[in-house]
Amino acid sequence: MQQYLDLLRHVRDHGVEKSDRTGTGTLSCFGWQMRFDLNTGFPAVTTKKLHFRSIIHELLWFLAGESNIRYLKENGVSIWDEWADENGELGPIYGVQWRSWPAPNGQRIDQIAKVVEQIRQTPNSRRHLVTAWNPGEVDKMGLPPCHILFQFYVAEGRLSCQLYQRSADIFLGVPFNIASYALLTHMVAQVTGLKPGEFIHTLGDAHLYLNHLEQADTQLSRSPLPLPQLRLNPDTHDLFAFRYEDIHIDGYQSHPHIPAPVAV
Ligand SMILES: Nc1nc(=O)c2c([nH]1)NC[C@@H]1CN(c3ccc(C(=O)N[C@@H](CCC(=O)O)C(=O)O)cc3)CN21
Ligand SMILES: O=c1ccn([C@H]2C[C@H](O)[C@@H](COP(=O)(O)O)O2)c(=O)[nH]1
Repeated sequence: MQQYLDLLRHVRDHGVEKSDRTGTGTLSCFGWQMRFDLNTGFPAVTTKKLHFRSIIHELLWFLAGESNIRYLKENGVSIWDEWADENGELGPIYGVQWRSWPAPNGQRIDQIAKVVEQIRQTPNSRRHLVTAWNPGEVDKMGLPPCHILFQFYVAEGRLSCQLYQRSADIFLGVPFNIASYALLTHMVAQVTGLKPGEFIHTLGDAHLYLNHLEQADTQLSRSPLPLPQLRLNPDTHDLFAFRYEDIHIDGYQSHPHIPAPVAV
């Protein structure tokens, strides 16, 4: 994951000091792009141990169209706790916009089901898009979406995905976001009969929180290890039928976990 370490090093060395909503303070750069060839291994950060359980459950929770952290809590995942209200509600965040975007005529649009169908029917289309940024609803969300727009692209039997992320917490959020979208790309490829291509990650405000600088240095002092492999249950051909047990990360070797406080 040299791409990730290059980003970490760049922002540490060239980021400008910028205050932020959470009051923590950041080093920040605007605009960055990383490319991951999904055929050379699963893009997991290896210079600290990643909690794949949280990443997998979070993606299945988005795909289920959920707005309440109940499912995450039932599965021991606490990464969204700080943003939920006393009933566990987050408002119309990712899952709701992905699966039931409210149209002006009162209908709900399932953007994910639609994009999968389009990839099957018209693979060459340049309209394979899903957007979570709904200007009419951002004020009702526990946290406005950070990964806001993604596009699929099919060429030579391979499915690629590009994500635009408006705001990127390089130490905590980005390793999760890379793994999550790489996993989603593999899952969509399997259910559309394609091979995985690339995951392209485009960042807007890419920042290192000032209370993550020591942790970033620790990571930069470590050498990346060989990438693991993703193994999906080959019998699953419906994107919404994937369960936790259908997803395996084989051969993950990593340096030890590095704890860091999350900015709320
Ligand atoms: N400041 C901030 N950074 C984020 O990355 C972030 C938010 N806020 N708010 C909403 C979601 C929640 N996400 C999070 C929240 C916490 C962790 C985190 O604490 N990760 C720990 C392990 C936690 C676990 O799996 O239980 C880590 O070491 O990666 C990661 C992503 C991503 N998002
Ligand atoms: O998937 C995610 C979700 C959130 N983040 C980070 C990016 C920022 O550090 C905060 C959001 O704060 P804003 O003030 O709304 O930008 O959460 C992430 O990196 N990945």
